[in-house]
Amino acid sequence: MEEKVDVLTIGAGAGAYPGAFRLAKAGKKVIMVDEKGVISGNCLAEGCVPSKSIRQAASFYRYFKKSHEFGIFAKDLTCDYKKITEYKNGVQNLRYAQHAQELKEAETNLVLIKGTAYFIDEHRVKVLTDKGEKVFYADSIIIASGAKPFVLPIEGSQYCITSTDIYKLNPPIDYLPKSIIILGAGYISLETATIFNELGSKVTVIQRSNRVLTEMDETFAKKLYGMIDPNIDVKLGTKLIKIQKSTNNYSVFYEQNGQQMQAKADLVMMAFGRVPVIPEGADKLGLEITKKGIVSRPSMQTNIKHIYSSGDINGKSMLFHSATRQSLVAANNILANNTPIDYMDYSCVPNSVFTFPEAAFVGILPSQAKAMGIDIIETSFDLSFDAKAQILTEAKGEIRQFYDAKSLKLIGAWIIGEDASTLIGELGVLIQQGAKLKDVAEYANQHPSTAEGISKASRKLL
Ligand SMILES: Cc1cc2nc3c(=O)[nH]c(=O)nc-3n(C[C@H](O)[C@H](O)[C@H](O)COP(=O)(O)OP(=O)(O)OC[C@H]3O[C@@H](n4cnc5c(N)ncnc54)[C@H](O)[C@@H]3O)c2cc1C
Ligand SMILES: NC(=O)c1ccc[n+]([C@@H]2O[C@H](COP(=O)([O-])OP(=O)(O)OC[C@H]3O[C@@H](n4cnc5c(N)ncnc54)[C@H](O)[C@@H]3O)[C@@H](O)[C@H]2O)c1
Repeated sequence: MEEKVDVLTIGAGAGAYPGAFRLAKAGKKVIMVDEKGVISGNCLAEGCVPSKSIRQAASFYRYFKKSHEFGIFAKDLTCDYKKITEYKNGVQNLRYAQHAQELKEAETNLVLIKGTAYFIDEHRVKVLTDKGEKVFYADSIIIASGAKPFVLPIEGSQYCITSTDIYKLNPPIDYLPKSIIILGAGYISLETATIFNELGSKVTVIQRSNRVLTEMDETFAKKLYGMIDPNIDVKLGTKLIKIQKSTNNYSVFYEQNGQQMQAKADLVMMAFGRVPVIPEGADKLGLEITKKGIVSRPSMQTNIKHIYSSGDINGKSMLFHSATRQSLVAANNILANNTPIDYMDYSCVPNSVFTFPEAAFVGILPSQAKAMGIDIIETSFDLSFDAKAQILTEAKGEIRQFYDAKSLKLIGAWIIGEDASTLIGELGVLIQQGAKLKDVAEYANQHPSTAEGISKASRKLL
């Protein structure tokens, strides 16, 4: 027997659950199906929260190592990585408990089912659980099945770990490797590289391109790269050949400048990006599907108007907060009977790279402005002149802003250095609200805080 619901979500991560809560609050009968049986998806299971918990431990360690600069003398400072993973597990468990409570308190018309969803047709989804299977007929469907690590089919790839092995709950990697080789130089690679480097591992990064963070503005990426600890051995412009296991360690064979090279380490991690998880049966519906995922329009609708594709599954902006907003756009349009009234604006979604130092950007950066034929005026403030950054002994980096030369509207910004991931929010809101140079310059940012640099940078142009 099939059950009729208003909305069914495939997945219960950020691409689904915020929207599902809104729909339920508005009176819709909603079913979320997730194999994990919990809400918040990959972010809490093996992504943002656990990785940033371990980063926080590394950040404290980094401060304690230089505590003498503040007149604090710490003795016998050691890092117990197993304890760090226990603290990380604790944060994950706390958040799982809070999410379970949230779900319990939600309207009775919101139900989470632990199971796997398969498409039967445009409206029917079969859900396989450990108790059997059930078919749902849904008026609208949100596909938010996320992404998983891409494993390059190369000799020895089975010896590589992925970020999941480090960040999942009770991870198999609960010890600090003496040495680690990380393949790729994107977000996950550089964040993990700087964390392990701070904690004391010898880190090598092997990258195909001649630069890191290939998807990002080149000048931004180069500046950040220039500020990363040179103890991290980054090998650029390489061709990966194979990975081999020996008795005590692993070897990575690669080519660089026409020469065959070999690097050895206790662990090898592959961080070559993430690929979409397409629910079975979706390919039979006539949905537009590319290598990046299930294509969605700014309304989050696919080419079938009652089926939405939200979050990592559409490959547009693989970030938690972006997925959250996308799920809310989908919910708003479902509430309007699948007639678009709300649209996703990717242009002011902030991106942060939680390396040491951290870096963040939002909006249109110079490389993009050039491609779009937009003339820009730029200004910056150097954090070596910032009171708070000096207090923190982290006075390196910059806040840089880009204005449209004609309208003087703020169109983009980046921050490299302390508090970048927090400060970028203010700049994102300013861009979203259409702020002009004068608006940015006239705001009295809190002193002493790194936010002061935002108005100071803009005042340089007046
Ligand atoms: C190591 C790491 C660190 C990250 N750090 C950050 C960060 O600091 N900040 C940030 O913004 N983003 C970060 N991200 C990215 C962020 O985690 C994702 O963008 C976000 O979680 C995507 O949410 P989603 O709902 O689209 O997908 P997911 O969270 O992947 O959710 C999809 C869910 O669908 C379920 N599912 C899949 N197929 C089916 C099916 N057929 N039936 C039932 N259930 C199914 C899965 O079990 C999963 O729970 C990080 C990612 C990683 C890997
Ligand atoms: N701070 C954050 O918000 C955060 C942190 C971690 C992950 N994420 C999200 O997760 C996604 C996945 O992260 P990621 O670091 O795995 O991917 P990524 O796309 O950031 O980086 C992939 C890296 O692998 C390299 N690469 C890809 N294919 C290759 C191949 N065949 N051979 C050699 N090199 C290859 C690329 O040049 C790049 O350096 C990110 O795109 C991001 O959206 C976000």
